[in-house]
Amino acid sequence: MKTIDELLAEGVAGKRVFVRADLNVPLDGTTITDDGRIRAVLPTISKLAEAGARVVVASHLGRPKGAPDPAFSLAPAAARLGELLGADVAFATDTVGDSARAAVAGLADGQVAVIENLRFNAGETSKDDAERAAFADQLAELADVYVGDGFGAVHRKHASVFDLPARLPHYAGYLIATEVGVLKKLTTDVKRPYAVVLGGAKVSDKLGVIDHLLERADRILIGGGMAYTFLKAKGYEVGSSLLQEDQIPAVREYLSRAEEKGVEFVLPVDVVVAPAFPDLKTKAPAHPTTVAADAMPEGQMGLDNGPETNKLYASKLADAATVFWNGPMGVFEHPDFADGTRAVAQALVDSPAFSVVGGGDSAAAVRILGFDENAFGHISTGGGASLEYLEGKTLPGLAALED
Ligand SMILES: Nc1ncnc2c1ncn2[C@@H]1O[C@H](COP(=O)(O)OP(=O)(O)O)[C@@H](O)[C@H]1O
Ligand SMILES: O=C(OP(=O)(O)O)[C@H](O)COP(=O)(O)O
Repeated sequence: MKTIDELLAEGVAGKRVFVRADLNVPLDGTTITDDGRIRAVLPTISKLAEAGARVVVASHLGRPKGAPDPAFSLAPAAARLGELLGADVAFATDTVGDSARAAVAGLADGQVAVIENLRFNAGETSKDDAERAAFADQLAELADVYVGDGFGAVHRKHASVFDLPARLPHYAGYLIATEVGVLKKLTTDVKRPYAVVLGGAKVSDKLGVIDHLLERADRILIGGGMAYTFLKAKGYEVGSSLLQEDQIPAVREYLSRAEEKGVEFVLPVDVVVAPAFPDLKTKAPAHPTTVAADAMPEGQMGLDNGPETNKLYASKLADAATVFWNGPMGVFEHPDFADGTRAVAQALVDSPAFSVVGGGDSAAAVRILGFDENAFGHISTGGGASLEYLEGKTLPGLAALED
């Protein structure tokens, strides 16, 4: 894999450099609630700009349906990037249309432009190779060189991640190099006990990693939206909680394999429920109650780990030597459901374990809840990406950067 330092040594002045970043930041309307992913790619962008490149930054944000949707515009991220760089950043209101072409044509050496959300074009995420290739061909016209630095999206076989680098000289940015360097340690000389904490909302994406973790981890702690498929698999009522019904047989199999292998599986013993998903905009009181995990009332939604679970999880992390955590333990964006996530973050701060926190929302949660980033071993910008890296899978966005 060639790195950005090799590109800089070859010289980039006057070249149009396409930087595939992951600027998928959490938003409250148009306000960015955590800009960690933008700060994480700054070294790459600023080095290129200082060296006189014409930098074209591209990313996805959220999961729009292959067409423009103002709720998922990258405009706030482009504005924040400009503030952090202390420079004007041009913003194109499309991805490969007139606005993007004009923005790139208008760049002087050392200037930066951001193009609109790549997922506004159906070709970006298409499963059809030809459709992705057609979009990648159009993106390739915007640049002379490709730098991959969107670590959070390297597990996606998407046009800008996988197809575009095949069309341009390609290099890995600083963020990808750092992320891979740290995660590699967890695939080789992991110190035991090794505990993995899994939560969040992307349940169908992430349940499969447990198959691999059963071979690798000593303890697996489940929380957040992931917990309810496990509780349901144990025969409990889960009300209207997030549920991956089709995965229940797989989950039952994980639980029995864990027992055979002596891997400790830890599930919530109590949960915080409410009648409905909370309003994250107004943060209006959500009327939470705490119930035993085997006594959830029908019609209520599980939105956080309960206090007994928080104590239990803290005890399971206290003597771990290595911890990997992806996925908040609850809907931490609302104050009524932030305690579970806070408790796991505090347990990692208190534990001597080498801790890696991965995922856009998990990393944001840690910062938003006021923890010092330096109290953790590593905060990764990718949740799904780091899980798939740890699984040993070939990640399309890394494979595409190989020579
Ligand atoms: N019990 C729950 N029900 C619904 N959503 C949840 C629950 N617990 C956590 N979440 C949500 O999970 C989201 C983050 O999930 P995910 O994207 O998988 O994590 P990450 O970005 O760290 O990889 C957060 O927005 C949080 O509100
Ligand atoms: O937020 C992301 O992943 P993560 O929630 O697993 O950290 C990445 O930006 C990838 O987004 P995607 O899961 O919509 O492809």
